[in-house]
Amino acid sequence: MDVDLNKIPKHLLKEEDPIFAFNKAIIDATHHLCVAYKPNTAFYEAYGIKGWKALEKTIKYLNKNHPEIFTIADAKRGDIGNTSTMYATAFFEDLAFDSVTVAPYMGKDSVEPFLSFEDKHTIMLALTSNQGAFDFQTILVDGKELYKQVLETSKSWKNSKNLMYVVGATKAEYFADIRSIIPDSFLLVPGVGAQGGNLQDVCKYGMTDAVGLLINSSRGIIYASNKEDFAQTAALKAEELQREMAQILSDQS
Ligand SMILES: O=C(O)c1cc(=O)[nH]c(=O)n1[C@@H]1O[C@H](COP(=O)(O)O)[C@@H](O)[C@H]1O
Repeated sequence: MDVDLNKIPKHLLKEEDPIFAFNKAIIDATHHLCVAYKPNTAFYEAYGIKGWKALEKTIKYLNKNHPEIFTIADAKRGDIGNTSTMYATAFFEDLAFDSVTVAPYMGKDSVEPFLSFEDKHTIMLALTSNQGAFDFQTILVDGKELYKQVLETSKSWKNSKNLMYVVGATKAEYFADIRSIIPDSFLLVPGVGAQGGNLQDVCKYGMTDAVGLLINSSRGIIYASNKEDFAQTAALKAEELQREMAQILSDQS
């Protein structure tokens, strides 16, 4: 749910809260097709207090009407311990998200504060979908790629059972190696749709017996149309992706 006021249908701009109006319409049209929603906080923070209020309304709407749907605050946080505790409190307690994305760069004491929240999940960047992933994440440190060191080391952190990892759909050829380190962890997989990631390959190499993959598509679904019928068109796109996933599941069973 990456809401950009330059991309949403023009008629919504007349609403008192165009961001929430957009999100509500998308949720109402797609909730039966989605297992999770992921607002990226950048798209709310960019609009200041109004954006933050729209984010709050969106998560409250989801938690009230669809409590079974998993929610992800895509905020990519992480800082010294006491600051991380405040970030975790903001997203897990104040906004009541089920999970938040974090960056691993500052290490164990920057991530463990997130992990200490019960029944909440912390989704750590492992191998990201962008080109810049090759700048640091794949370089060799003591003979092993940095992203592999991140995966291995994080398994020893306190409450690591609450960890999930981000692996980009554009990096499908890495999934087999990743699964050899974290065979059972849930992976958030962005990059299908607008970034051109390959769903078939992601599933082939990344799926576990319990599936273990949360596939994300943002622009490919929410901006499929910017006309009056935008929500119905988003639902058609979500259904298309859902059908593709159902087909893969039935082919593999
Ligand atoms: O953490 C993320 O969700 C994320 C990690 C990553 O490696 N790549 C990536 O695209 N994302 C996010 O996933 C979403 C992808 O959006 P689309 O490319 O529009 O489907 C955006 O919110 C990105 O910020």
